[in-house]
Amino acid sequence: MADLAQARGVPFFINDRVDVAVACGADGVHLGQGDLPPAWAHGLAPGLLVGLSTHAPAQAIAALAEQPAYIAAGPVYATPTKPGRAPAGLAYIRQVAALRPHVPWYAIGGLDAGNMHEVLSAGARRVAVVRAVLDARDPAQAAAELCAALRPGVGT
Ligand SMILES: Cc1ncc(COP(=O)(O)OP(=O)(O)O)c(N)n1
Ligand SMILES: Cc1ncsc1CCOP(=O)(O)O
Repeated sequence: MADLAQARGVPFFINDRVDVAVACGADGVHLGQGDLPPAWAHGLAPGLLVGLSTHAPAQAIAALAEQPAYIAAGPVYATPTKPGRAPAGLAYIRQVAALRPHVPWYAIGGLDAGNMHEVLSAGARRVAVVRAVLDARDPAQAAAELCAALRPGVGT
């Protein structure tokens, strides 16, 4: 996977595991609130990029102080991909947008081409999805539709 991503110029992140990220030559590691503290990841693997999950404004502010490559904000909507995790809602997306993060940030959770306009209106310019692509009958088509729905916000 790391080789495939590198050949296409796509940053490759491993979820949760700094050791696996280093071992496979990934560009970065994605850490949640209950994972290794980001400062430890920076200490253990200098140069490894770190992405951080956030679910509330205080977490976003703390994450942005940790030299992240990006932060993720969500879940915007309740999603079976994260059973039991309360949705943070569009209000949280507005709050993160108001912070004017100095790094890229992604809205995540329950997003698809059909609700993209809501999340863009709330201030997001990037999204991360699981089901909208993986559960689609035609994943390539679903990805294309997502890109088309995002395009009004791309580059702003
Ligand atoms: C952008 C992005 N967000 C979240 C994840 C994975 O998150 P997960 O480990 O399932 O949950 P958290 O512990 O981070 O809340 C990811 N890989 N990328
Ligand atoms: C990792 C993660 N964190 C919040 S939601 C989510 C998964 C994405 O959800 P969906 O499958 O609804 O796109």
